[in-house]
Amino acid sequence: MQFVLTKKEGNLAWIILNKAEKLNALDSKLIEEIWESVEQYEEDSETRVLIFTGSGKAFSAGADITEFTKLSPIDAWKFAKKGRGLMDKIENLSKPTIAMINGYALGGGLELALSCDLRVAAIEAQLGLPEINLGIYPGFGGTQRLTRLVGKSKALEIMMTGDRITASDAEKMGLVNKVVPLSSLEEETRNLALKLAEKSPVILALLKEVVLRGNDSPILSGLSMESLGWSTAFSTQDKNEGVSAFLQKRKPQFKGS
Ligand SMILES: CC(C)(COP(=O)(O)OP(=O)(O)OC[C@H]1O[C@@H](n2cnc3c(N)ncnc32)[C@H](O)[C@@H]1OP(=O)(O)O)[C@@H](O)C(=O)NCCC(=O)NCCSC(=O)CCO
Repeated sequence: MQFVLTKKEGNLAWIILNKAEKLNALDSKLIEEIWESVEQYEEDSETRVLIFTGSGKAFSAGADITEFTKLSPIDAWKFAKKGRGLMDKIENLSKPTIAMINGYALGGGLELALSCDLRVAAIEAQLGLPEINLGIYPGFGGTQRLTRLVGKSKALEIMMTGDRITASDAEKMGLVNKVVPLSSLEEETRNLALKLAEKSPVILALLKEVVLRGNDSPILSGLSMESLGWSTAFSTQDKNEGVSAFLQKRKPQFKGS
């Protein structure tokens, strides 16, 4: 890996975009390396939570604009599919994902954060989808994911103006889950990840599936998926463990079976 650092901390995996001098701009190589890292941790049975972040002053300033000068429309379509494909892959991981937004999260950088389940941002971070200022619009899933997250009106405001928003404003509109000082960002993110790592991985995977697919469906279909998934939970050892632990007044130890 040239532009991605990875590290494991027990059952947490960190994927760190490491092209700080270019504000972790997502070029084809970086996208491929993130893809590889994600696959590695998806397969790793020890890993329970994935955390994405950036080195330096940016989470990521988006797709690498220098690559745009030589893209034909067909190349652009392929590039968008590659970037969007990565975001789809991250969103659909069975393991929980957290974006730790340490600085700028713009364009494809914000789209990467949007594909994660949860977002924790530093107060100093700035978020936005400034593609409109380049004469394009977001192409790595932002038009759809941001709209579903914050509603059509706010999403259109962000995409039409291209203005950057503060982490506090992002929190107010539900775009980030938590805002903390940069100095405690890593600790707060780790604590959140550790909390998720204690839950049953099999039930978290089921929950994600029901929420994601339900979000794409009419409510009656979503509610039906909820009931089916809920009853499936009763076939797991983790449900037995959770209920027994409650009744025995002890902490559950979930194994993921
Ligand atoms: C993020 C900004 C506002 C930071 O500004 P500043 O602090 O002044 O830092 P810079 O000098 O601009 O940046 C340092 C260095 O990084 C290069 N860089 C920054 N962003 C990109 C990028 N997206 N692609 C390629 N290179 C980038 C910048 O050119 C500098 O390199 P030097 O060699 O030192 O000149 C500011 O950088 C900014 O506005 N960036 C662009 C944000 C953006 O428009 N993102 C959307 C991209 S399109 C997209 O994501 C499509 C997918 O939907």
